[in-house]
Amino acid sequence: MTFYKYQGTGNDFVLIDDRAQTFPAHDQALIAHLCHRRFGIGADGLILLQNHPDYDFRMVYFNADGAEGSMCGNGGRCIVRFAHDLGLFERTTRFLAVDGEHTAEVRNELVHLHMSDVAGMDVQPGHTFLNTGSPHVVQFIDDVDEYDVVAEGRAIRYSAAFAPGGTNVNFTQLADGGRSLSVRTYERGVEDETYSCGTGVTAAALAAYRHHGLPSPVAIRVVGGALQVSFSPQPDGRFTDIYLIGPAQRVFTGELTV
Ligand SMILES: N[C@@H](CCC[C@H](N)C(=O)O)C(=O)O
Repeated sequence: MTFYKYQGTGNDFVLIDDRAQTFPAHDQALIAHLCHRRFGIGADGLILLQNHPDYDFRMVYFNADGAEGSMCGNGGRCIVRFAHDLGLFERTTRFLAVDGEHTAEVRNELVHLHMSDVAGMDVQPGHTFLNTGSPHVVQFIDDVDEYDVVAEGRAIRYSAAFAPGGTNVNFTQLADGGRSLSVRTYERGVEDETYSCGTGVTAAALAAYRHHGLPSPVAIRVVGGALQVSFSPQPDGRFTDIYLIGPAQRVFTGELTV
């Protein structure tokens, strides 16, 4: 079986063309093994591209621990690039993911992914929680480059407040005189810091609008590069027309020997 390795701002994924539905999607140990950075291909997650009668394709996403995850924004951008590379569409596409329908457009090296609407956010002392397709805590801090993202992120991810499901955690700093953001993310299911998290930067951008008035579009620096999030805030606290914009590239391809 052929696999394809893709990355979007350093959030990396094993992509499999599973239109024949022959991949053993129930085999959590196999998926974790393929994502392992010493014993496998190495990735933050694995994504199956499957057929769907009403859409160009269906996205099935697994975290590096082998369990099916909630929505992955960077994975969404990568599967759009993969479907484009496979010749499934020319410029715009419509696909189904775990959180519902998405549309996307490929414009040269950038993929513009339409994210699900966001219902609002839960503002607590010290952090804000919101669901952008995946659950995210956003915490604003002063020096994100020096922060212990793994230790602090893990403490929040496993805290009683978010049990039993847990949460992803985004440490966010206002940059560029308050005009852009710098974000580092601890990811649930990878259980480590990743180089980028698409649903995470989306959460950070919306929280930055709410707390600091950053207007759309918001430019965001992550460990693996640069992303942009645009959105329309609604008077009732919802957000619509949310787009995650950034590069997504094929890195290499190979054959599975398992
Ligand atoms: N890397 C992803 C987020 C994936 C979902 C997450 N790890 C979870 O299941 O909680 C992104 O780019 O959004």
